[in-house]
Amino acid sequence: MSEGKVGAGRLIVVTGPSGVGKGTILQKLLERYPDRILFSISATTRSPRAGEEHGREYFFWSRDEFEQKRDSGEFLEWAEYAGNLYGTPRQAIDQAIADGQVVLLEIELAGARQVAQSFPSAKRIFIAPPSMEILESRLRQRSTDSDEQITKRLHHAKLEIAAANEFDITIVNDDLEIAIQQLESAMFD
Ligand SMILES: Nc1nc2c(ncn2[C@@H]2O[C@H](COP(=O)(O)OP(=O)(O)O)[C@@H](O)[C@H]2O)c(=O)[nH]1
Ligand SMILES: Nc1ncnc2c1ncn2[C@@H]1O[C@H](COP(=O)(O)OP(=O)(O)O)[C@@H](O)[C@H]1O
Repeated sequence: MSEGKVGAGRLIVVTGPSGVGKGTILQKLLERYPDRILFSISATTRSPRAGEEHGREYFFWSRDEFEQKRDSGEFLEWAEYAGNLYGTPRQAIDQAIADGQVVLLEIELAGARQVAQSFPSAKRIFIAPPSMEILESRLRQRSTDSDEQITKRLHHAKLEIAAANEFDITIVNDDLEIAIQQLESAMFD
């Protein structure tokens, strides 16, 4: 993707610890603005959770398939997180920005740093939890991850929260409605 194509639309990067509520907030914004926002569907090597579908939440690819596509340059960014690979397919993004859409990437810290380098005009937003205790209780209540996975995610969370000052804006997801409104203003300002 080249910086020169920016103009009509914009690229927004949303980062924050696992369990902070990124998916919940973004889902609500997508329902409100189905025609203005393109949510980039990432690829991952992790297994689908109950209710997740290939091509909707993620493209669930094998490690071989992922590495092959990564090596042929098909990702805008990619990273390893808690034992699995995650990446943003380039396809669809350039065109959507040229068409004037807001393109949303929901990605972890290493990927957000890559986008800051390759696409400096992207707006980068960090979603923070009210506290580590609340983050852990959200992760446990969600009931999608094993204790081992939760431990890895809380470890990443500390590193990510320590890097929050690298982002343009931090939004604390305490009251859900307020967080949605704050992200909405940040996206369209
Ligand atoms: N770098 C990168 N990170 C991603 C991508 N897609 C998702 N992630 C991040 O990977 C982490 C784990 O995602 P996931 O397994 O779905 O867990 P969840 O965030 O707890 O629901 C989260 O921080 C996501 O934001 C991607 O395409 N690239
Ligand atoms: N503001 C909030 N207050 C209380 N619970 C929340 C809030 N936002 C999200 N949650 C809950 O926290 C859990 C994790 O949210 P999720 O959107 O899956 O996080 P992420 O996508 O960042 O991993 C979910 O069970 C969700 O319903």
